[in-house]
Amino acid sequence: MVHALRDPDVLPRNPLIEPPALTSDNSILLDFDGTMVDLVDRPDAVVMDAELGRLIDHLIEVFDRRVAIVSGRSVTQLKFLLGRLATDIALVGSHGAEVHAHTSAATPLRPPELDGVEQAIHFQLAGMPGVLIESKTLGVAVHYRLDPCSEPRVRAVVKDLAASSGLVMQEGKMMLELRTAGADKGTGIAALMNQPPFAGTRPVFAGDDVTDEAGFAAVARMGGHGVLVGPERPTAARYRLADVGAVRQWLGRRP
Ligand SMILES: O=P(O)(O)OC[C@H]1O[C@H](O[C@H]2O[C@H](CO)[C@@H](O)[C@H](O)[C@H]2O)[C@H](O)[C@@H](O)[C@@H]1O
Repeated sequence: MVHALRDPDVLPRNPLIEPPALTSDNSILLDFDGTMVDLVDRPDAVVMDAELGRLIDHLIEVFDRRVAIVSGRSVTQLKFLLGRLATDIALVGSHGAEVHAHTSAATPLRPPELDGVEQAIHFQLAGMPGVLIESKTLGVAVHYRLDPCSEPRVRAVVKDLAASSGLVMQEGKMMLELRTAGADKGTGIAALMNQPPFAGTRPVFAGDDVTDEAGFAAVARMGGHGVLVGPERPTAARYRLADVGAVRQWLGRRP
């Protein structure tokens, strides 16, 4: 008989149940797109609504600034989206490569090959109006949500460029990205959790995408837990919420 060995962090636990209420020793780590705001057709069409602004203000106050956005977006993009709120929360951007805590900020250098890769993507995917190319601090993302049929072509181009450049191909929702290697949301969260005022608290991380799995595993190792947002799937998260509305409701409850 063959026994399959699997890391317990990634075993699916079915059915995933709703997360318990937050407690005063938690740090609150939140993915952005698909978790705090609904997904929309274009990355640049996302806006912060007033309800989300009030919710983040509430979390900052209740958890004494132990609140972070942990996103595939760059810190520059997050600052633009969050406006004044960005000064009072920590930002882990670029899939964990950038860690901007309250008293320190680390952004690695942009890989020199990225400019050439971005040019090649524009050239090879020219004439595909449903394909959007998003230029980021440490990566370039190619979105096909407006034209899902273009996925095979996008995948082939991005895969080839990953092989020739040494950049990492990051899967996303209706998106493929070429990004700098060496970090993920797990390493980003681990670096953040060493910083004041996060150190010594129990992290709770909510996210919806495959890039969030490394974050779920990381918070579990630190005595916290992950909350998957969306339909069930094999995951390192311990709990699940159905959608952005359910996340906002859960976060809005007082600990
Ligand atoms: O880690 P996240 O905060 O979830 O960021 C992941 C990516 O989010 C954005 O793309 C996604 O949202 C877009 C807007 O709703 C949507 O059009 C796209 O299909 C999604 O993949 C963002 O544009 C990426 O840079 C992030 O990596």
